[in-house]
Parts: sequence; structure tokens; C-alpha cells
Amino acid sequence: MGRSRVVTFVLEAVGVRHGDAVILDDISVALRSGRCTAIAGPSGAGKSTLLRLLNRMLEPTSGRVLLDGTPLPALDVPALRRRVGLVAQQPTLLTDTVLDDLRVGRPDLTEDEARSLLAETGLPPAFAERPTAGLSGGEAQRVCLARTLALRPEVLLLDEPTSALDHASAEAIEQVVKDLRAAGGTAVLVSHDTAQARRLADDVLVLHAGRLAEHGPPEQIAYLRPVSS
Ligand SMILES: Nc1ncnc2c1ncn2[C@@H]1O[C@H](COP(=O)(O)OP(=O)(O)OP(=O)(O)O)[C@@H](O)[C@H]1O
Repeated sequence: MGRSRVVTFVLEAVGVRHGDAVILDDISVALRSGRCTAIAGPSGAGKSTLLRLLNRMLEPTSGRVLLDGTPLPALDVPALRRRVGLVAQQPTLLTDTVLDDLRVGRPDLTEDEARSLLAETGLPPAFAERPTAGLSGGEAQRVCLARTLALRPEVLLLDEPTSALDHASAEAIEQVVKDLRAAGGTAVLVSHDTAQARRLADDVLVLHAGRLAEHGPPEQIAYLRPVSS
């Protein structure tokens, strides 16, 4: 399976700036392997930015990120991205048909394997024949997830994977996360859905204005507590 290796991210005093704007400020934290970590916090707090640091879609402007003790810049980027797959909030489809898209990183993928990956993400198997043009946002995001799963990543980085989905489709995605964890894999999930974070996460990071405001198991996180009226 290739998913049983220990994969731990350590962020050491990580900062991200764009010009004068401080996007992430002095974040030091470890993300444990074989767990699901949710990143929560208000819009604009820096959640997607933090996620993008973990497979070098973005470089920190200060501090460093280590994977199993190795600083990320010392790792080969394509190899890192096979181990650490990112499904972005805005999906990017790369080819004309869904089947071809699923084969981008796995040219050997059979049609049966493609159909079963689609089913995992809650899409009908016949979706393999669909042109990528005209897919809805939620469908395109799930095709991106299936394309990432085709690489059997050890770590799955998911940026609001269910925000565009109905309940049944969202459940399918949550099951993908649970299955990955059950197989020893690691998931890092950005979610605005506090109930989802409580359901799925072993650990939660809360960002506020680029700073780490809370970190711990979901039951200890004030940000996740339902507001009682
Ligand atoms: N290239 C950039 N230049 C300037 N500011 C940027 C850049 N990229 C991101 N930002 C800003 O950094 C902040 C954090 O962005 P990020 O996407 O990480 O937030 P987020 O917590 O994921 O937000 P949301 O919940 O709305 O998706 C935002 O204010 C955003 O406008």
C-alpha cells in the first residue's frame, strides 16, 4: 500500500508574507502521522496558505517545514507531491476526458480502477467517459480527488473538499478520509464545517489572522464548540 510509513510534518517558526502583508506568522507545530488534522479558522486566516506549504505549492518566507525530519527543499518536488497529494479548493482539470485526467500521474490505470476511484469519491462509474468541460465545481473537485488517490498518496491535503457538495457526496469524501487513516495514511483538511472537523479530526489547528490560536483534540477546541443561544 505504501501508506504505512511514518509521515510527520514539523513547522518551525514558519512565516509567509506577501509584500507588507503577513499571511502566516511564526507558526510552530507538528502534524502527526496516521491522523486527520483539521485546519479551522475564519475566512482569510491563512488556512489554505498553510496547506499549500506542505507539498511546496508555496515556500515559506521564514522558518522551515520538515517531513520526517528532512527539510522540504531537500526533497525532489515531483516525488514529494506523489507522497503528499493536494486537492485544491479550485480544481484544475488537465485533459479532455475524466479517464485521461485520472491517468495523468498513472498512465497504467485501468478503466476498472478508474471507475472504482470515481465510486470512492461518490461519482458514478460512467463519469469516466465524460468530457472534463462542463463538469460542475463539486464534480471537478471530486475528479481531482480521484486523480490524487490514483497515486496512492501517504498524505492527503484537502482544501474544503465538501463545501460544494450535497450530503451524500460529502459523506463519500469523509469516508475517503476515514479509509486513508484506517490504512495508516495522514490527512490534513481545511474545513469551515465545524461539525465535520469534530467528526473527522484527531487534531485541530485554529488560525486567527495568520497566527496559531489553538491546537489540540477537537473536544478541547473552543472554536469548534457549537454556539448555544
Ligand atoms: N499572493 C497573495 N498576495 C497577497 N495576499 C495574499 C496572497 N495569497 C493570499 N493572500 C491573502 O492571505 C490571506 C490568507 O489567505 P488564505 O487563502 O490562506 O486564507 P483562508 O484561511 O484559507 O481563507 P478562506 O477560508 O476564505 O478560504 C488572505 O487575506 C488572502 O487575501
